[in-house]
Amino acid sequence: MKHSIQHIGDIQLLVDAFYYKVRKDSMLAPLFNEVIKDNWEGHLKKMCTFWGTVLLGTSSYYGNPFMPHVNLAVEKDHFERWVFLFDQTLNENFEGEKAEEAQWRANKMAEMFHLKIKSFNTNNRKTLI
Ligand code: HEM
Repeated sequence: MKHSIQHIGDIQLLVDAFYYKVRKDSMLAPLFNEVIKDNWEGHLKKMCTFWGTVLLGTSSYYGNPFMPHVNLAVEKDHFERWVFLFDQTLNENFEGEKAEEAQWRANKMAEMFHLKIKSFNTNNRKTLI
């Protein structure tokens, strides 16, 4: 049954369900596996702190969310697929304001990451906006 995003358990469900899809996706899985290798548990934990901080204000995430993406061979198609799976996960499990906020923020961040990666690559991989 669909419900709202209110507690850290909801964030765990969102993160687990989303990366379950990612790990089965032939376009995205290799990109993640190459970096994460056998540390999926660590990645999922970190992503719970990230989304907990963004959506519930848990202040448990510290770091720079963009930097690990700068050297990935990702193009528009990859980001579109990422956003598609994220939106699908939200729609299958959640409803309400926070779910809409999650969708909006994920879309914006994907757009921003994509632009930054493009800019980095067209500036001879030297500068970051
Ligand atoms: C095609 C799209 C994407 C790919 C392939 C991708 C892949 C990755 C990989 C490989 C890592 C590094 C994991 C590690 O170092 O253990 C990572 C970390 C992360 N990703 Fe993504 N990602 C994508 C899109 C996004 C988007 C759109 C967001 C934001 C909503 C996001 C948020 C994060 C965060 C917060 C981290 C952890 C950063 C840290 O280490 O502090 N990713 N991602």
